[in-house]
Amino acid sequence: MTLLVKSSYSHRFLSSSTPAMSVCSSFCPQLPSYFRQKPINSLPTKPLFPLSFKVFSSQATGVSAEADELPGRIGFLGMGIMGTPMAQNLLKAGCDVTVWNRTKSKCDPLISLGAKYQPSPDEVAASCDVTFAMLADPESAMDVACGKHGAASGMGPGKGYVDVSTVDGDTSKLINGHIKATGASFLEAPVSGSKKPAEDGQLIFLAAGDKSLYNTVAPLLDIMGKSRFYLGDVGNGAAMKLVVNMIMGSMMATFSEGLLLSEKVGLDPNVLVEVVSQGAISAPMYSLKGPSMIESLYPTAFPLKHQQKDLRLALGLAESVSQSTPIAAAANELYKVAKSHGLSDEDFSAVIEALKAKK
Ligand SMILES: NC(=O)C1=CN([C@@H]2O[C@H](COP(=O)(O)OP(=O)(O)OC[C@H]3O[C@@H](n4cnc5c(N)ncnc54)[C@H](OP(=O)(O)O)[C@@H]3O)[C@@H](O)[C@H]2O)C=CC1
Ligand SMILES: O=CCCC(=O)O
Repeated sequence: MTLLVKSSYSHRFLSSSTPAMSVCSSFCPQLPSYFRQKPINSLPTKPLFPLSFKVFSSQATGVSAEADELPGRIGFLGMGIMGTPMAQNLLKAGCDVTVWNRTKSKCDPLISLGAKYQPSPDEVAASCDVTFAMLADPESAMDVACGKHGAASGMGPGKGYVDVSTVDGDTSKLINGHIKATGASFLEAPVSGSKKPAEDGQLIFLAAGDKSLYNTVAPLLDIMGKSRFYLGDVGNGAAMKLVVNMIMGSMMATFSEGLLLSEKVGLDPNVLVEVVSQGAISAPMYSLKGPSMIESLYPTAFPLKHQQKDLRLALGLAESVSQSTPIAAAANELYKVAKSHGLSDEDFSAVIEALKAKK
């Protein structure tokens, strides 16, 4: 197994078997020279910054060493909750980043940090070697990739398109077809992890598609994430992401029921959160969201409308293979009720409000 560890502060890559540091430096030539091409045995014994190591093991096959032609110019489409910190981390690592967003003002913070701007997805794609897209849903992902002035119009041989949005496999395959028709390469790479992991460069990439593009962009994924999985054909990354989010949506729905039930029978829901955190069903999500849910506060990290979209898409996936998913179906109904109460843009933990409203 190849083991690659990365300091999340300095972007120094230490590898047991690869020249990954030099690969990173080729991507990001503006990196201070100290961070480039440092052989592992010449690192200072005392780090300049506190080191927090990321471990890349996974089914994730080969790391960056397999890349030979490295993209210098990186495009990023979609400056929402996730796209903004992801692009920001690329910029902070010294990469040459060009951004676009439907609502242009959301590009301004990135432009202040040194990002370039292009007024349309096709112009971003035309001016970049690799273009990432982080968009709301299947419709926007399709439109931005394949619509009028979509990225595909700016793609061509030697370029790559990496869609990190959460969409269904059919949408991803359609986008793949449009991009490949231009002679460019395509990778789907949806992410597990929310706003904070995106800010901290701790996302988990679920990649599938062109293996050579996966190898090429691996150093960029490693800047934005803590691990990556290569899952084979286009559609597998989307499917993995939907299964994970189907589980998460159901977990949050049943957690909401538990919080309300505990309170109704006279227990302190804060104690419930503590008990849960110490046992076999402990999950970071419960400890993270529980206290604010008890206060009826839902600061948005993962919008509820996206969680409901993911449940809908996961149910479609289950339907396509005749897999029974009654728990997810019930959870989906609850998120739909929450949406009807105007909670679409709240955090998905606001689903608890749908249960309160049902009383
Ligand atoms: N937030 C999270 O915790 C996570 C989200 N995801 C997934 O990542 C994706 C993005 O999520 P997130 O950043 O939270 O979402 P946001 O709602 O914050 O951002 C959505 C982005 O999509 C753009 N967009 C929406 N509709 C269109 C359209 N018709 N044409 C062009 N652009 C459009 C928005 O542009 P504009 O600013 O103009 O509205 C914005 O840039 C989603 O697929 C989500 O499921 C995955 C992991 C975690
Ligand atoms: O798609 C959103 C996932 C959020 C998370 O993994 O915490």
